[in-house]
Amino acid sequence: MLEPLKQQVLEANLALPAHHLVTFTWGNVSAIDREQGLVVIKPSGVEYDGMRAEDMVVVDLQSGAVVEGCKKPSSDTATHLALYRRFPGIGGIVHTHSRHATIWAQAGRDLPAWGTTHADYFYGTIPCTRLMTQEEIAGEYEHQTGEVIIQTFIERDIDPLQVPAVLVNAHGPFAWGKDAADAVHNAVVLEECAYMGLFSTQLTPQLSGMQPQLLDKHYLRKHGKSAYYGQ
Ligand SMILES: O=C(CO)[C@@H](O)[C@H](O)COP(=O)(O)O
Repeated sequence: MLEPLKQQVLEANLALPAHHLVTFTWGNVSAIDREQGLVVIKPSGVEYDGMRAEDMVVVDLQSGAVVEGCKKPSSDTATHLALYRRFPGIGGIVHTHSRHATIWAQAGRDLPAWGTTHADYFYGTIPCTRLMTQEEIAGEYEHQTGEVIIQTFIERDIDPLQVPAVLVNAHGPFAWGKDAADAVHNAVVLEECAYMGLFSTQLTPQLSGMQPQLLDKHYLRKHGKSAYYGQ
């Protein structure tokens, strides 16, 4: 069941160390089969080196129950599931602690669009969530992490298909896309933008956002009016 999707998720997880987005096992990628309502995700705490497609874990989208696989699913599985349920247009999700995006997340800072590298992938500011409440942390923490992300996009009226990434305050980045590989691609670009933004703001501390016309030109020529993948 889902062997091709397991292979895609394996390859996307192996791309994390290849792109220097993770230390140890600090990252996880998943993908969804929406027809079957099943999510394939990386096993928890397993070294990427030597990871196999058969190690991937299959969980039910609604219940989170493991339906296939002998290993424990990623500790962030509930966050992935919350996002899949609320953002129906996404097909793959990645979470890492990539160094520079995590610096912005720990600082509680949004990552504005300062240049065309950003604009080619994200139609505006990448938001940082609010800090989680004590109750959210003490409760179903991973699920609540997903809910805080969703709340951020709703309250700030940001289209998650046009800004496929978020910085979770005091934690790290999540990114998504039409599939697992696309999600990792967006995570790599996010890390690059975070790295470059750190130095751009050192050179010009009062750096203002890029010209709206330039943002529009770069984003819309690549994605069109809507980022509804394939539509
Ligand atoms: O966010 C975290 C830890 O803060 C996670 O990314 C873990 O570091 C990876 O956990 P597994 O996917 O291996 O369970």
